[in-house]
This record gives sequence, structure tokens and C-alpha cells, in this order.
Amino acid sequence: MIRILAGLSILAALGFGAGTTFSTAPVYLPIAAIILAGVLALSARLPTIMSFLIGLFALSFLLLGAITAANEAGFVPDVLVPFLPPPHAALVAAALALVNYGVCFIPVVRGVIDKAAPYFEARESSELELGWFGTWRMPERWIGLGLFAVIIVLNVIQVYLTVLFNYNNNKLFTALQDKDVATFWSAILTFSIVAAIYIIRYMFEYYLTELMRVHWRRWLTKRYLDEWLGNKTHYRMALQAGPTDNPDQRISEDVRDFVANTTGFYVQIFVTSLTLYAFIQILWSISAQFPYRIGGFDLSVIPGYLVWMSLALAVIATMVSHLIGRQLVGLNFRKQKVEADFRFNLVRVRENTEQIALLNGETTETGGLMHRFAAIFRITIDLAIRQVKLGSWVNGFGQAMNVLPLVLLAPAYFTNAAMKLGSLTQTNQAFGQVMDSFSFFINFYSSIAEYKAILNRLTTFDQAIAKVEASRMQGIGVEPGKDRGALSTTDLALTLPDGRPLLDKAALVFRRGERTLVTGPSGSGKTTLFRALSGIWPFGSGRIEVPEGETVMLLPQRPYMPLGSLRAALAYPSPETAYPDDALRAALETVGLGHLDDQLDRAENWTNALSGGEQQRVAIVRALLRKPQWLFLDEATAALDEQAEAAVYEALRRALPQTTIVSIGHRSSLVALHDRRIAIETEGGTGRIADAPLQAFGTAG
Ligand SMILES: Nc1ncnc2c1ncn2[C@@H]1O[C@H](COP(=O)(O)OP(=O)(O)OP(=O)(O)O)[C@@H](O)[C@H]1O
Repeated sequence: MIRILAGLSILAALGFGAGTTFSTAPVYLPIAAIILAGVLALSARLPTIMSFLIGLFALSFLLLGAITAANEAGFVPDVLVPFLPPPHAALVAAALALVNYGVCFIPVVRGVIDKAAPYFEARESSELELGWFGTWRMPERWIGLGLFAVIIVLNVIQVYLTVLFNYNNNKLFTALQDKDVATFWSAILTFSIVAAIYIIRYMFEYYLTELMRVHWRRWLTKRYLDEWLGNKTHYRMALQAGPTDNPDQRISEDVRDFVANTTGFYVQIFVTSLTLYAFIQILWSISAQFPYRIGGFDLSVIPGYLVWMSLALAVIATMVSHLIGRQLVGLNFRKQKVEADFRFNLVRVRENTEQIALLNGETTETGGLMHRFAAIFRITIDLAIRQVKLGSWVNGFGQAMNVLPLVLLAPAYFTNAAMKLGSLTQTNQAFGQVMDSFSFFINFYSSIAEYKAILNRLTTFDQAIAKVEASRMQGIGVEPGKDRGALSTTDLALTLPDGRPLLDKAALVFRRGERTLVTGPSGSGKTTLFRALSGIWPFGSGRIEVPEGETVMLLPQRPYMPLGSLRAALAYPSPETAYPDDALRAALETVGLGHLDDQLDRAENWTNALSGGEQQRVAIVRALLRKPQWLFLDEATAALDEQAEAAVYEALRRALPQTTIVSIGHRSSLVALHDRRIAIETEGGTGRIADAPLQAFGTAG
């Protein structure tokens, strides 16, 4: 596509060249067309989003250039001439294409582009909801690119409408001054039409911008969730990267802010540049018609003196704002952090209500929470003081701006009898627009600081994911084994995340159908061994072979209860619709939870609503439903009394005759439920695993 545009630009260069030779078409047209053809050819190598934008501006150049050339050649009917785009519009489009190409070589901007680019290349199909215009299914990248293009066009329209308002105001006030009733009503009519278009444009832009952001955010969120939750990266990251990484903040807030800021900044810079261009032109040309004498010196001999005046004012105003408000960025940052800390601690209390109630820890918790709140309190007051100072300046300056340009311009108006009120109003407005635009660019750096922090957080998150991914290849290997009769390990040695050795090299064999009991002192590494056998513990060396195509399931002492219905808790991690009600009820009956069989659809926080033993039975139900070939029970029945525990083991044996059970336990009653025992001994620091007599357990520990 971009190459076709490059070809078209070469053709256009020839056409514009002919126009320049045989009519009065501007010389910049063929020159710009040649430069653009080169840029277009080069930009085919850039990420899609950038070549798309460059292509969009190049296309605008070709269209606007053709209109300009046609006008110069006298092909445009007179009635249409007032509606033609402003002079140099084609040149602006070409400049925008060049600027967009140029910024790709600024390292920071390139970082942003590389992060944003994958969305605009996404091939997944998605639905675009366009209200009255229906719902359309198409690749995600079309949605992103299409919406972005429309948003840009809507913003060009906005700048155009602002210029129309500006000219219309001149007409309106001049008519008022001249008591010209017909022109007055014609200006009001124009105003009404332009205002109506302005409002409709705003509605479209708002909706389409939100639509694009939420599409992009959904796509990026899914990508991060896939990367974070895929390949057990979330677990390894928690072990390897430390708690500072806060994936929750990155996936919820940082992704949202990155998407909003990236689109917002691009559009803002684009609109401000166009506005600046349009109004500098107006102000520049007015400057020459605006005689202004200070002492004996006529300011209007300085080309575009009004533009320089507005720039000087914008610089002064921004410098004062900066002096008053420069601490706000840091303060806002700290406020976000202390708010997040406070919220996190409240959630911790909510999750541990029972423990806190049992230990009467409420006073300590209140004290701790209020201590954290003290930081919010302090920072809110600091912020308020700064805001008041800044607000008084910004408001004061804002009010002054209503009259300041008039105060500056009025002397010239009073001394010049020919000058109309309309010209003064138009100049006043153009002056304000130019100053606003300059101020935006000068103020922009503080938003950039925040944006940079978001980018850094996402980049470090990406790096943490990449680090975990890279380390996946090292450490313990879990492979499909050829021996269908056993799950075995070769030279399996385990270490802690910091590299300290935990278990010595061991060759273990768990034979099919043989129920093995794993024992050892607390902290000796039994759970860690089970984690390794289930394939999630990355630290250590050696190999684990699981018979090909067979599944390993580990039930921990404290099972995870997802929020939602009992049906969802039983079926976890399968979807809640995965098993028929009959199967769920039968499994509940088998583990002694028959009294819950009419509550499958009840939604609860089941961690609080079920006893520890009941939660362990729910976990056993999951094993009954999934029917794994290898079932590792890590003290998974420790909350049950001995009789109930024996009943659960018996139920598992009958319901899952093909499943081999390996358990960790401290109770001697488990001896009767197993065929063999292996024990971890920790004499001399590192643990050693060896077979041990089953019957001796309970006396030897
Ligand atoms: N994520 C981790 N980071 C650092 N150390 C860990 C981690 N997980 C376990 N350990 C350490 O590894 C050692 C073995 O822990 P593990 O939970 O495997 O012991 P265990 O034999 O199952 O103990 P218990 O019988 O008390 O459940 C302990 O010293 C523990 O502190």
C-alpha cells in the first residue's frame, strides 16, 4: 500500500512539475512530492502504525496539492473557491508526514512506538460496535488503524471549525459595530451551523476515542495476562522477581494509562500543532494590518510581532506556573503510592478477618491502618496547599487572559479610526489560541515525566517476564517418560530461590498403583519436592519423567477457593459448566458433603463459608472430577479426623482405581493407607531422601 502511495507521489511530482511550468502552481508542490516519495519508500520498514500515519498524511498532501494546483490553473468554479482548504494546507500535510517519519528516530519516541505497534498489527478478529451504524467483525488491527484515522480527521475538522469561528466572529462584531442587520443575522446563522457541526463532531470524537482505547486496552490486557499467567510465569515471577513487581498494578492501571496517554498525547500534539499553524498564520497576517506605536516605534514593522508577543507571554506564564507547581508531579506520584498501600492493607484485613477476630487484633489493625492513612492525610494537605497556590495563579491568569490581549491591542484600536471591532475581536481570539498552544508545548514536559514512569513500569514488567521465560530453559526439566509404569526422577536436586541447597541429588521412583507416603521434619522440603514433581519449582537441577500424556494433580493443605458459585469452586480449574450436576452431586456425596448438593448455584466467599476440612473435601471433589493419573496430596486431608481421612482415601481408591496417590503427612494413622514410605532426613543441613520402613513411621517420625 505504502509503495503504491510512493509511486503515486512520483506521478504527482511530474504532474505538479508540469503545473509549475505551465501555470502558477506553487513550486513547493513538485519538490514536496519527490521528498515524500522517498520518505514513503523508506517508511515501508517502519512499524505499521507509523507507515500508516505517514501514508495518511502523504495521501492528504496529494489530495490537497491537487486541489491547490487545480485552483491555480483556474479549474475550480468560483462558487467553490471560498470553501477550499487554506493556503499551504498541502505543505502542512507533507510536513506532518516528514515529522512523523523523523520522530521514529528519537529513541524515547521509538520506545513508545515499539510498545504501541503490536496492537496495530494484531490479526485477531473482533467486533466493532458503532451504535446506529451496526456491529462489524474484522481484524483488530483494522479497528485500531481505522478508528485512529477517523479520530485524526475529526481533529482536523475541529481545527478548521475553530478557524471558521474566528473569522465569523470578525464578521459578527463588525456587523454589530456597523449596525448591519443582514450581515449580523447571516453571521449568527453561520455560527449556528458551525456550532452544530462542532457538537456532532465532539460526540463522534469522544465515543470513537473511548472505543479505540478500550479495544486497545482489552487487547493489551489479554496479551499481558497470557504472558503473565502462561507457562506459570506468575508463580516464577513471584519467586524470582520479588514483591516489588506488582503485576496487578501494571496490568490494570499502567496498561490503561499507557493506552490513554499514548492516544491522548498524539492527538493533542497533532491538534495543537495544527491550531498553532492556523492561528499563527492569522495572527501573522493581522500583525501587518495592526499598526501599534510604542513611543515613536511602530511595532508592526517587526514581521508577525503579535505572534512573538504571545510567545513571550506564554513563556512567562508557564515559567511562573512551573515555579509554583513543579512539586505537584512528585506529590501526585507519592499520593498514588500511599493510597495503593492503604488499599492493599485494607484488603489484607478483609482476607484475614477470622484470624484477626480470633486474636483480637482489631486495635492493632486499626492502629496500623491509621498509621498508613497518616501518610495520605499529610500528602493531601501538601497537595491542597500547592493546588491552591497554583490554582490562584492559573485562575487569575485565565481571567486576565480574557482582557489582557484586549488591553495590549486596545491602544492600537483607539488610535486607528479605520479599524473595526471585528478585527480586534478576531485578533484577541487568535492571540489567545496561539498563547494556549505555546503553553501546551511548554507544559508538556510534566505530563511526559508521568508518562515516562508508566513506560518504565511496563518495560520492567516486560523484562521480568522475559527473564522468567529465559530461565525456564534452565533448572529442572520435566519430560514425558517412556516408562508407563512409573513417575521417576534422575539426579533431582532442589535449591531455594537464593541458591541455597535444599535437597541432595536423588533418584526417586513412584510406581504405578503403589501408594507412597512422604515424611520428614517440618521445613525439610517435602512441599518443595511436590512442587518440583508438579513442574512448578524451577530452582535446582536434574530431570523428572512423567509417563507420556498423563496428568499430575497436587492438592495443597489449604485449597484455593475461587469467588463465585459452589459449582465453580468444585469444577475449578475447569469452567463451571464442565461437569453435569449429577457428577458434581455424586462427588459431593462421595466425600461426605452431600448436604451441599442443593447449593451448587449459591455464590459465596467459600473460604469463609466452609470449614477447613470441608474445603479440603472440595479439593478432593476436584480430583474425583478430573481423574488425574498421579495425585499428590500435600497434607490435603490434615484437617479431617482420622476416620474421615480414612474414608476419603477409601473413596479415592474406589472412584479412581487408575490413580496413583503420593501423600505428605505427619500422622501415624496414614501408615495403614499407604504401601510404602520415603523419608527426608536433614542431618548436616541439606535434606536427603531415602526409602524408609513404613511401619516404623510414628515412632521414628
Ligand atoms: N518461596 C520460597 N522462598 C524461600 N524459601 C522457601 C520458599 N518456599 C519454601 N522455602 C523454604 O524451603 C524450606 C522447605 O519448605 P517446605 O515447605 O518444602 O517444607 P516442608 O517440609 O513441606 O514443611 P512443613 O512440613 O512444615 O510443611 C523451608 O525452610 C522454607 O522456608
